[in-house]
Amino acid sequence: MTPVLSLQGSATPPNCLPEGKLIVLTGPSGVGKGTLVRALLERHPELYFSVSVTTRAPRPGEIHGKQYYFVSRSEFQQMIEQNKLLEWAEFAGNYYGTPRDTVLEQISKGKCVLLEIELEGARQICQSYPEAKRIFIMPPSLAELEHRLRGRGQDSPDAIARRLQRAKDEISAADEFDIQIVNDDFETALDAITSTVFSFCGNASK
Ligand SMILES: Nc1nc2c(ncn2[C@@H]2O[C@H](COP(=O)(O)OP(=O)(O)O)[C@@H](O)[C@H]2O)c(=O)[nH]1
Ligand SMILES: Nc1ncnc2c1ncn2[C@@H]1O[C@H](COP(=O)(O)OP(=O)(O)O)[C@@H](O)[C@H]1O
Repeated sequence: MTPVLSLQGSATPPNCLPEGKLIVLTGPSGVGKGTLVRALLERHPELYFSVSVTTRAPRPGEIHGKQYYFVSRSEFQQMIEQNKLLEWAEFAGNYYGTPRDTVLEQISKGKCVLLEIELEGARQICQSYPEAKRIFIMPPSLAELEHRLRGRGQDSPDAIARRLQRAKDEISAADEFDIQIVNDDFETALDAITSTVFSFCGNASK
């Protein structure tokens, strides 16, 4: 298939976030980011979770506008050309990006905004918004990561293999992040994320 996207997400010059706060949560696929974020939002609905755009096909039960905005590759390319994405990257054969306007609007309203994105996108955010807080979620081991990916039962063997291959590079970049949290015991990891978010956001999370 001919790739429709030839450019990686472009880094914009550093901007400032005058009102709210931006938090980036990254970690290998299957580590438990989605589960942790859902639990965090249940406890703290005042946080704003940015719903990403993707060219990946919806998994059973995923709803357009809830887990992701599901778009075609040409729609995604158009969004890049129209500068509608704050960052974007390719991951395991699909494209993922953060809608620019909604995120900036929420920040300007003073909200604490949470992005759950992969490594390349997190790096772009770091360049554009150096004051964002970046959290890396670590698995207890690669074997446990594989166990969780298989146990989730959502991806084909090929998609799982791509995710595990990528996981090694992502884990080796963990020290680029402000804080690393191991998701071994779920409640312990959730408490660590919650206190990191709230000590960083302060009033922006109220
Ligand atoms: N750069 C970037 N990555 C994203 C975005 N949304 C999701 N991702 C990441 O894309 C990767 C794949 O996501 P997904 O297909 O939902 O698989 P899963 O993480 O295994 O459930 C994960 O690492 C997500 O954190 C985004 O807007 N931008
Ligand atoms: N602390 C944990 N211990 C054991 N299993 C976990 C833990 N956290 C999440 N999981 C499970 O791991 C699988 C992958 O979690 P998910 O949130 O989909 O990961 P990600 O969003 O990082 O790809 C899910 O089946 C989830 O229930």
